[in-house]
Amino acid sequence: MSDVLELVDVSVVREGRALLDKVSWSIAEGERWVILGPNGAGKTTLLNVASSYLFPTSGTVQILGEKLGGVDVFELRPRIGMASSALADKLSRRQTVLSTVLTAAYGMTAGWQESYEAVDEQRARAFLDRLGMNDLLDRRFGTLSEGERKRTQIARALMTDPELLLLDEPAAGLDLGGREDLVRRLGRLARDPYAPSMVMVTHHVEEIAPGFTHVLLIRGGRVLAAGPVEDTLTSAQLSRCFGLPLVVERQGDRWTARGLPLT
Ligand SMILES: Nc1ncnc2c1ncn2[C@@H]1O[C@H](COP(=O)(O)OP(=O)(O)OP(=O)(O)O)[C@@H](O)[C@H]1O
Repeated sequence: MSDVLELVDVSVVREGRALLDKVSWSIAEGERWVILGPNGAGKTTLLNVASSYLFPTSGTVQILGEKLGGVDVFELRPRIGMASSALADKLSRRQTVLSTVLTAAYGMTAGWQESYEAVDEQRARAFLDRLGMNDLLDRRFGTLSEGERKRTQIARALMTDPELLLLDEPAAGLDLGGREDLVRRLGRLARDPYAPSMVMVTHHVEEIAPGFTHVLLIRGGRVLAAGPVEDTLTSAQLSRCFGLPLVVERQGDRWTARGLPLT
C-alpha cells in the first residue's frame, strides 16, 4: 500500500522551542487516524504540516506521494480536505450553507460571480444530505449552531473529492446529542471504503468513531505512541499522554476514559 503521508524526523521550531520534535509518522492508504493529546501538545501544528500549510524547520514530509518543498502546494492542496475552526473563521457568515460547500469546488472561501456547474451543485447537495443538513441549505452560515457549522465544514472539506481528509477537533463545542450525531456520521464515513484516508484531532476518546483504525498520542511535540487503536489506546499510554492516572475502556465499538480518584 502506498503512503498517503510520511513524516521523517519532522521538527517545527518557533522562538527556540520545538512545537514538533523529531516526529516520524506514516499513514497508509485507507487508514483512519485519531490524534490525541493535551492542550498545547502540537496536534494542530502536526495537522498544519500534514495539510502543507506549514513547512517544517527540519525533517522531510511526503504528502500523497509528493515531497513538501519539491511540489507546487497549490496543486497539492485541492487533494487534501480540511475542516478546522481556523478555516471556518475565514468563511463568509452571510453565505448560504449550499454556497459555503459549493465554493470549495473552486478553492474559494467566498462566492464571487463564477457560475457553478450543475454537477457541482448536485455533489454539494449530496454531501450536505449525508451530513444531515438537507433542511438548512439556504440558511446563512453565520446563523448555524456549532454542530450544524461543523457538519457544513465537513461537507465542504469533502467537496474537492480529497484523497486525505483532515479534521481538527470536529466535535469541539458540541452538546452530547450533537457529538453522538457527529460520531455516527464520522463512523459511517470512516467505514466507507471509498472515503478518503482520514485524520481527526481530538481531546476525547469518546469522540473516536467506530471505523477509526489507528491512534497517535502526542505530548510536548513528541510522539509517545502510534499504531492500531486496540494496541495503542491503553490506560498506561493515555495516562502518560495526559499526565495523570487514567483508565481507558472499550465498550463495544466505542471508548471511554476517566481519571482515577485522588487518594
Ligand atoms: N507561531 C507560533 N509561535 C510560537 N508558539 C506557537 C506558535 N504556534 C503554536 N505555538 C505553540 O505551540 C504549541 C502547540 O500548539 P498546537 O496548536 O499545535 O497545540 P494543540 O495540541 O493543537 O493544542 P490545543 O489542544 O490546545 O488546540 C502551543 O504551546 C502553542 O502555544
